[in-house]
Amino acid sequence: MTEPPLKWGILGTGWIAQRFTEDLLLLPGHTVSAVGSRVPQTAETFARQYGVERAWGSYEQLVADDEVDVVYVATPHTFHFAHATLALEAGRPVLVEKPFTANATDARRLVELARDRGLFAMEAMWTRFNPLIARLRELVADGAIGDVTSVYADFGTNAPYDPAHRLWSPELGGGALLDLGVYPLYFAWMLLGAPETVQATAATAPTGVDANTGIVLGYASGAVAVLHCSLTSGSPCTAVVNGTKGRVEVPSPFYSPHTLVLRREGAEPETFHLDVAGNGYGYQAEEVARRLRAGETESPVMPLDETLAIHGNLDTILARIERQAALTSRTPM
Ligand SMILES: NC(=O)C1=CN([C@@H]2O[C@H](COP(=O)(O)OP(=O)(O)OC[C@H]3O[C@@H](n4cnc5c(N)ncnc54)[C@H](OP(=O)(O)O)[C@@H]3O)[C@@H](O)[C@H]2O)C=CC1
Ligand SMILES: O=C1CO[C@H](CO)[C@@H](O)[C@@H]1O
Repeated sequence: MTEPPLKWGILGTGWIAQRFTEDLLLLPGHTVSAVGSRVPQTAETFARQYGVERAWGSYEQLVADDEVDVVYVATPHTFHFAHATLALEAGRPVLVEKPFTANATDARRLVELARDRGLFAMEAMWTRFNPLIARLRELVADGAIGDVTSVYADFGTNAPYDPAHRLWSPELGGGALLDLGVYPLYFAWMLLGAPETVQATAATAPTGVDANTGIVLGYASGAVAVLHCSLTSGSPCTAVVNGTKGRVEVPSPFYSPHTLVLRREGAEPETFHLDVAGNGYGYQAEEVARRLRAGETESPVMPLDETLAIHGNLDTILARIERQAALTSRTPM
């Protein structure tokens, strides 16, 4: 018997809400049932553009809509906690944009709420659901490159400086780490787990947020991760997983890959390709549908305990950066 479509409610109407909605519209078994905005006119414009049935002029009305099976939270980082809480308290499962929350304390409170209510929650770390990333995990687990000794990963864009924009505004959770650095960091955690040691340094923007940030993580196995993120340079956005018997290269954009190159020692390179569907966000939506249909409250691919642990790691990195920023007046502007 065919399942009824999963009915999404989109909370917020900005850049990523539009890209994610475009991908949902391509997916069989999914429908965008409603959209909510702070401004009624904005919700109506969005609904007209994407053929969404119901447009709500407040987030409260969106989460109260019984035609919504799952709410996608697409507001700036510092609102994820409040808006996901709103949805969970109305009895709706949530897919919450990255970072899950702006700090580890809020992440823990949100996970506790979802678990108390028995509702599905997941951080929208979409990279994890790209089929080539699944292939990479299998290759590494099968020993294709031996033991992992290091991970390099980088995500940098040259973002125009605008102190009011969410990328640069401390009130909206701005900074390279929370916007872009989460991709290299989650990638390293996926392959190496929790680090034993954490080093980080950053140049800060005039608003005080981190603008160009380097992180070095050390592991009990002896492996290291060397990670970079930047709002001030369009860096390569590639990743490499090095092992004792070879390496896997993930060309740009490593956070939504279309190619993997496996270089085993003594063998010809093997290349794996993927025609990424749409904007690449549909794979995580399919995971949400799978878990909800199975009656599960979280995804084993992006588990809530890992989200919590990484948010603790993010807090540590931010503390290191803040301490270092207090000692220097360097800025990249
Ligand atoms: N997975 C990915 O590839 C990406 C993820 N993201 C994540 O998505 C989130 C949103 O980013 P993005 O779409 O670029 O942001 P935008 O600024 O484009 O959109 C954010 C939306 O949030 C709503 N909002 C609610 N309160 C505020 C506020 N005080 N200030 C501004 N907007 C507010 C607005 O919708 P309304 O006016 O309708 O209420 C607004 O359109 C971030 O957490 C980011 O990390 C962003 C880009 C890509
Ligand atoms: O998650 C993201 C992916 O890429 C964008 C830039 O290219 C970011 O700004 C964003 O938040």
